[in-house]
Amino acid sequence: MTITTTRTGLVPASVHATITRLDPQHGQHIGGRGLAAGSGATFEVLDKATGDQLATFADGGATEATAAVDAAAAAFPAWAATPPRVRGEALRTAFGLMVERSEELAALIAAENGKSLADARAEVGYAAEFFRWFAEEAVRPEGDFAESPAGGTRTIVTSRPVGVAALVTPWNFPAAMATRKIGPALAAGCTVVLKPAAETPLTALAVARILEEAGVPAGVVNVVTTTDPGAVVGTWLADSRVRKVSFTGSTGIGRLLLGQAADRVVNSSMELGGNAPFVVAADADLDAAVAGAMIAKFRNGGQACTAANRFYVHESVAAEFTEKLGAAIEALTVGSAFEDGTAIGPLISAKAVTNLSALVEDAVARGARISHRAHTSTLEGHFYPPTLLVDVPADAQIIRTEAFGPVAPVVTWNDEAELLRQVNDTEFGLASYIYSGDLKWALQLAEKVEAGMVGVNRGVVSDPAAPFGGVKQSGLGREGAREGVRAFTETQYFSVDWS
Ligand SMILES: O=CCCC(=O)O
Repeated sequence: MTITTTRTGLVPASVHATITRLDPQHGQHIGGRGLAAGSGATFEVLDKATGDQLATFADGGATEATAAVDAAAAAFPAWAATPPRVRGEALRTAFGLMVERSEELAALIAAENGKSLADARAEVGYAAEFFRWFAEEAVRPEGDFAESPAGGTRTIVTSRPVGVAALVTPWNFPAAMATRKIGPALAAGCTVVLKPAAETPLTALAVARILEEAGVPAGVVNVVTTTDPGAVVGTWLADSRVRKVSFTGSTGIGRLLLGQAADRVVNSSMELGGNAPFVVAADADLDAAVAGAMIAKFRNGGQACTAANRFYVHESVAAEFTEKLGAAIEALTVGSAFEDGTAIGPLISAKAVTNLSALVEDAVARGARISHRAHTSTLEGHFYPPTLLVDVPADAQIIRTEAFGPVAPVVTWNDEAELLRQVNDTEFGLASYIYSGDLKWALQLAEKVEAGMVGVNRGVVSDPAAPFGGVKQSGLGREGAREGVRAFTETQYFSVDWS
């Protein structure tokens, strides 16, 4: 697999104009201002398709992390006291601005992440919807008032913002993972410090700017860009003013952060890795299943925690399903985000290509076969061809590991109890997918699947109005829906003498 980067000039000038406006030389967005790192250190953000330099960023450390908490803590009392309607309207305005600037934002995401423009546009729409959803949730605070069973007292239950929240977001959805956390935090009345991934800090800065334009006061949203996440997040977790951590990323890093959070018993939400099974029953509508598989597997080039990672296809329909899925895979155009017709961009890094290649080689060594592949032979960069693997044994690494790339391994099944055993034979439990013509059968299976989210005859589970999250080692807590706001509040009750 070639990983050299030689093509230049694919990123349009308008993207560079946007980047210049964002002032990445300063990078940090603290207390409503762009700031250079005190140490003067910087880092480069590259176009993932060409390797060209996109921007130079201030490389933050403990000093910038503390400055961000200073700003967030100072802004907290006023923001928490701001009427919910006003907080909601700021988020609603930010939603409008994101929609208005969706082309500009999509181009920024495509340049720094590498995903196709179609995926980037879809992400902007998805990301903006979190602001709209939480604008509407901001005005629905939860509470209760009740007589105590013994009489003579009243219990008043209220919820209040947890305080300064530390948000840590990944490179794969640089806009949506930021808005999925910022939206509910601001709706609840929290102020935030955000560390975007070093690979994709530009989008986070663009979102922070939009919130500022939408009327969110300085200090409510603070962004620290860094190549040293340990220094920044470690500082936050050790700071008594930080009361919440919300992380999206790998299970390994999640475990580390939970360990650090344990020292001060910090309220933690973790959205971690997945290993989603995609089950096709004998009676499934195969065209619909193939369409769903293409979304579940190839959205974002397979670099999604919800991505279908292993396909369990009933042996009676396996040949037809793989033929149709293979044809759809071969029809995918792979290339730079900014080239016409691109459906799949490069992977995030050379290491990602090496890891995925090793998983495919392991499967082939154990007897799997590459039955179909999209064309990438003329491309240079971190590209991996969308691939269909058949005859994959259940013990292949690619079945047991989150592959995070455009490879679809197919295992066949004929016994439901054994299917369920294999589906649940993983430490992960984030998304899963079931295609069947019998809804009752699908739902009964779904109830036994150890996953936080099950797509039934759907290849996508992501929805701002639904509680996103996993079981087992895929995480703790839920994002989106009403649960999204609850994650940033704590319950308080008043026991009142009523005699
Ligand atoms: O990769 C993690 C998030 C994916 C999604 O929200 O659909």
